[in-house]
Amino acid sequence: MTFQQIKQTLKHRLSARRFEHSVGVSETAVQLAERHSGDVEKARLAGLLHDCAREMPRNTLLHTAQSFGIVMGSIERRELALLHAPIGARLAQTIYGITDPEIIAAIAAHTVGGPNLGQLSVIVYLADYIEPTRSFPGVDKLRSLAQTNLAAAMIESYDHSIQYIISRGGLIHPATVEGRNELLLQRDN
Ligand SMILES: Nc1ncnc2c1ncn2[C@@H]1O[C@H](COP(=O)(O)OP(=O)(O)O)[C@@H](O)[C@H]1O
Repeated sequence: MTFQQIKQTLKHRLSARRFEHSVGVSETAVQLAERHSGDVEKARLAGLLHDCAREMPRNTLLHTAQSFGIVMGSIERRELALLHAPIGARLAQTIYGITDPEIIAAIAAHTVGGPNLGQLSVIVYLADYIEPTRSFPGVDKLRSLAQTNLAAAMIESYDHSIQYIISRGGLIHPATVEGRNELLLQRDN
């Protein structure tokens, strides 16, 4: 599928709000890729597709994850919405014809992050956080940090996610903690 065909398909499959968010993530990912000498076309596609499974009902997420053989830990079983990221990565391949491993990895990692992320995964994770429709205290600081220092912006995003989940009494996915620890260790060495 071409980029335009994927965009038209998502426009029909997603709510207007989610589609607008996806276009915003795609455009923000392009801007970050330009700024940090990344792959602009991969950023455009991964950003557009990152939430392609976000509106699946919980039951469908569970059954689809099982049918794809996606390994579910206790956190995913409790928080089924997390499955939209690995499922989205599989749908990108099976429905949208994506074969590029970096794009697939970026979609899979966009919600919880993790250690050893490639630059495209970092760009999509941050673009999801700072695209123009996002509004939360600190988003403007994060937007400017993402222009100058991707690793520092990731730490700030992980901190924000972890604090938000704790404020709601939720379970924190270990990949988020591992990703944050890795970046702190690298920063302080
Ligand atoms: N690192 C994490 N660990 C555990 N749960 C998380 C994490 N990140 C997000 N979640 C939860 O997973 C669900 C989906 O998150 P997300 O896709 O980021 O939401 P949104 O629709 O706002 O983009 C939410 O209920 C959120 O609280």
